[in-house]
Amino acid sequence: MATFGERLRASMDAHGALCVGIDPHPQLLQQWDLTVDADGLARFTEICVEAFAGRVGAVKPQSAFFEEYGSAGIAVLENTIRAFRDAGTPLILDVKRGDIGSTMAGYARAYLADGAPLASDAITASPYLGFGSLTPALDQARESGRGLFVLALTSNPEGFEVQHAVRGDRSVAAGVVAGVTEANVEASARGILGSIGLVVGATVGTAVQDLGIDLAAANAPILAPGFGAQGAGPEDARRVFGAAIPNVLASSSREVLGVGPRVADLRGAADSARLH
Ligand SMILES: O=c1ccn([C@@H]2O[C@H](COP(=O)(O)O)[C@@H](O)[C@H]2O)c(=O)[nH]1
Repeated sequence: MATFGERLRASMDAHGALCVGIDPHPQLLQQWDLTVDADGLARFTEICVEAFAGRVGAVKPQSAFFEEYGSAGIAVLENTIRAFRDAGTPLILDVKRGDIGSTMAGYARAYLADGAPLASDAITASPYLGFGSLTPALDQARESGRGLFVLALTSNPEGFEVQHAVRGDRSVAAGVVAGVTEANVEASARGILGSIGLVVGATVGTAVQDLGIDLAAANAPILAPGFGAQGAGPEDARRVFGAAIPNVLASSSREVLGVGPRVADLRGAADSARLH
C-alpha cells in the first residue's frame, strides 16, 4: 500500500497544492442560508464534498466546528470523512491532539487506525508535551500508512512566545523540525515524500531563516495555513518556505468558503487559491 506521503504527493501533482479547509463557522452557515445546527452542518459539508471531492490536493475539516454540535456534529464529521475517502481525496483532520504517551495512544487509535469511525489520512498534532509524547501516533501512522502534521511554527501571532524560545543551541521550533526530519529518514532514503508533516504558517515572515531551520531537509509535507483570511498571499510563499516550496500544501478555509454556496463559485475560488 502507498504511504500517506506518496498518496499526498500524487494528489498534489494531479490537483495542485491546495488544501481546502472545511471550517463551517456559524456565520458561514448563515451566509449560505443554512440553519445553525447539525442539519445545516450536514448540508454545508455535502456542498463541500460536491465542490471539492476529487478536485483539490487535500481537504482539512476543522474538528472544532463539528464538535460544537455534539454527537450529531461528530456523525456529520464521520460522513464527511467517508465521502472524501470514497473520492480518493486526502483528508487531514485538524484536531491538534497532544497528550502523555498512554493517552496519545488512544487518540492514535481514534484517528489513525484502520476501521476507526473517524480514521483520517492524517491529523494535526501538538508536540508541546514533548516531541517524544507523539511516539504512539507516529507508530500508528507508520503501521496504517497514515500521516501526522506536527505544529512547528503556527500562523497565529502568539505562537512565537513558545515556538521561538531557545533552549541550549536551538529553538523549540527547530527541535520539532529535527524530530520530524528523523521520523522521515526511511522515506528520505527511499526518495519518497515523508508521511510526517509540519505545520508552518505562511504568516511567519522570516522566522524559518531567523531560527536557522532547514525545512527542505525534513522531506516533510508542509501544511501552510495563513493564506487568505489571515493575510498571507502567494507572494509570501517563496520568502517563507524557500527551497521547500515543492512540499508546501497551502491551506485556506474562509477565503474559499466565503464565496459559497454555489458549487461553481467554490471551485473557482479553489482554482485561484492553488499555490502551484
Ligand atoms: O498554525 C495554524 C494551524 C492551524 N490553523 C487552522 O487552519 C484554519 C485556517 O482557517 P482560515 O479561515 O484559512 O484562516 C483554521 O481551521 C485554523 O484552526 C491555523 O490557522 N494556523
